[in-house]
Amino acid sequence: MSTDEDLRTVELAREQEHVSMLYGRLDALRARAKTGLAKTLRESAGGSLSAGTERDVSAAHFNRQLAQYSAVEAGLCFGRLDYDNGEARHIGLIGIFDEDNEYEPLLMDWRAPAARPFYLATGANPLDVHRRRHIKTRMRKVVDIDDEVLDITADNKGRQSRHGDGLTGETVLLAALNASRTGRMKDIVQTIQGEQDRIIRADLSGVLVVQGGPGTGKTAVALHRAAYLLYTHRDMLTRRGVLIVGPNQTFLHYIGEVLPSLGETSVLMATMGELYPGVTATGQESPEAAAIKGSLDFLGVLKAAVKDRQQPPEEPIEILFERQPLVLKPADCRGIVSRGRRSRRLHNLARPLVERELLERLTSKVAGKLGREFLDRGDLADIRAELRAEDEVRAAMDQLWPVLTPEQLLRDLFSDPDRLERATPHLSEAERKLLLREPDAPWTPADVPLLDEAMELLGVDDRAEKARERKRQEQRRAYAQGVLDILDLDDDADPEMLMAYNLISAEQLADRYDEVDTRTAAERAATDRTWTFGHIIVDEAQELSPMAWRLLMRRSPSRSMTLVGDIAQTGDLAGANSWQDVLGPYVAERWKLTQLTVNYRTPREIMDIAAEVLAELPAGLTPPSSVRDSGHAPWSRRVDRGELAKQLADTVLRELAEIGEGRLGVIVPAAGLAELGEAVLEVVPGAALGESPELENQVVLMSTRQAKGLEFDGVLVVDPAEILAESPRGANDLYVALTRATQRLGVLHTAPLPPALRGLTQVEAS
Ligand SMILES: Nc1ncnc2c1ncn2[C@@H]1O[C@H](COP(=O)(O)OP(=O)(O)OP(=O)(O)O)[C@@H](O)[C@H]1O
Repeated sequence: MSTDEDLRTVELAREQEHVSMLYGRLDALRARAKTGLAKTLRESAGGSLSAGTERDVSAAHFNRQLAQYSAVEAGLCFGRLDYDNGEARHIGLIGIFDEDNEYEPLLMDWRAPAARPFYLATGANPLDVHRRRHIKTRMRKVVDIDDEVLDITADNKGRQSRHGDGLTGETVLLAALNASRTGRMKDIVQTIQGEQDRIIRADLSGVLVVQGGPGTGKTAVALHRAAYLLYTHRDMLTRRGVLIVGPNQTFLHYIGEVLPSLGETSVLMATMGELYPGVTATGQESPEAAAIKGSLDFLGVLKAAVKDRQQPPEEPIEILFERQPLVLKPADCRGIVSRGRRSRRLHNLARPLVERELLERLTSKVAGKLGREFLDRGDLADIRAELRAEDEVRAAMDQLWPVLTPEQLLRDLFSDPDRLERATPHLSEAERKLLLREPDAPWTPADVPLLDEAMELLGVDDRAEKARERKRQEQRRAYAQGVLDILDLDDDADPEMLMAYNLISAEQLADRYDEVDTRTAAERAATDRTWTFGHIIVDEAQELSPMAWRLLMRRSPSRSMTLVGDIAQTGDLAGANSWQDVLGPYVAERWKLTQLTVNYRTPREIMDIAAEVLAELPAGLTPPSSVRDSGHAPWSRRVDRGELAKQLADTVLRELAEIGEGRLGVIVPAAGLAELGEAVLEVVPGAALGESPELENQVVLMSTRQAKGLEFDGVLVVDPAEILAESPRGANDLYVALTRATQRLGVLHTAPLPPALRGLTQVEAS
């Protein structure tokens, strides 16, 4: 054996020793949390006064600890830094300390400031580190180590990073990038690069935009930033939670496993369609309809729709009261309604004023009939109360100023052509037609920001609920006072002795009876529309409509946000053309732009083709530079229209043979999903297709919209000219489709290729 290999064996054994010790500690921590949990549950069975509360809080704490310990089982320790001063530190997913030795760190959390050199140190700027070691483990066993010597004067036998100032941990990085895709996103803690690290650790406050081309690690960076922020601002963010908004369920599923594996649980992941509690937006509509709803003009539409519900009727309203007719003339109705409008209160909050005005007018009419001079204030109050209880008076009230929920407002608006026309004078007849639907149609994702906005316009009159809550609280306090009184009955007691009421007030005691909410911030936020988050991260942020941004900004009054996206990939018609357009209305110029420039996914050969499509887009963006070559030239093949399904099925089989264990994505024009899906299913019965395809499947067939954010070892794009023609943002969609592959790209086409794809190697039909 050569000396080099001897050395390596010794080092591997040494690392194994340290890693085994760390897993031993992890087991001990886990055992301690388990015992703690068992003890809590046992003790609470004894039942002290506040047992219920304390038990819930501490059981939740132990449960969270246990979840975290199991989340870090794989890859607990992944690196080591050797400093110039001779010290060394291991880096891993959590921090572990030696409790018997003044809490000496045995494993440093990757998010700790001291761990930064692991991601940032380079040959040019070694940050007092002379060696960085990547440690690869599998099932607690050290299987490989990879060293980079940063300060070559310290150890000139070592190997310097080839890129010098460039890629960190190059061998490990390239091995990670070349590995087959599993359909789940991996965490990249081990191989975070300098430009990514600076974003992950940027300040919490303010709006940070991360603009980056395809495959530059935006999603990966966004997730690691969530983990980093939760670690460094633990108290605030565990209380307020972090919201991560992603484009669709498939995508959230794809990234879902990364966060727990980074050891965090205070995160709510949601699509825009899930941000209005109580509504599941499963409906679909045309991209054009969604674009109309997403435009800022719709704010005016909603205001008009509310105003439309505050219309005085042109006919008089007749009310029978004690067998006498009372007539509200149109002028009366106008006066009543104008009372509400003049108040400038939210619709539902103005209703009590409208009701008062209505009752005043009716009371005065009754008084006129009975003879005013015979009635005192008490009589008038009685008449008012009687009128109020009258069904016909309530019906008049509902006609003049109905209580409205956002759901009702929108349902009525979209199902009634007349209402819709009155609220949308700026739309054409054809556009209105796109919005019309049945009253029981399911909600669509574009409805969600509108429901939220409508709630802002309507408000909730919660005075009755609040009064009930006050009453419940008073009853609890009275009960608690009773308990204290009984405890303190002993009048002869020594005045020096502490009595129960010296220690606790009725109020405190009552509070202890209150239920303590042990849900995490994420769980509570999911059910509370008015929840404001400590930080919001939006992935694929370019897709959000202006109305969606209004919703998100309401959830973040502190404007602490990280927005990652790529203006060149905007597919939604109401999506962004520029970041300043999106953010200007909320923070003017006070937002920060950072860019990611290295493409870790798409090999150079494929990126060269995609760059031609990018050049045709108006955004004027530079393509990211690929970190590696794949050695496979992207190809195209023209086939007859009638042959397409069969040719696609054959090509899928051929490509599968090429990529072996890997996964194949087939991206087709939305119009061809059904037909081509059937053809692929015939040859690969387990292939996934549909709205949210199962990504673990080896073959996934989808439209560009569904492909957003995803990646596959091989990708087949079908009929690019049709993808281009399918949407005004067709070129952006094609750019997305072309950049999903980590290894191989092929294009099947029935019409001539768009000129931007001339660089593909043409192959003959087989
Ligand atoms: N530092 C890194 N180390 C290892 N893998 C990385 C690194 N950065 C990114 N990757 C990998 O590169 C791929 C692309 O990353 P990601 O999906 O986050 O890119 P993206 O910018 O969101 O792309 P898109 O805009 O196309 O959705 C992923 O497989 C990711 O794990």
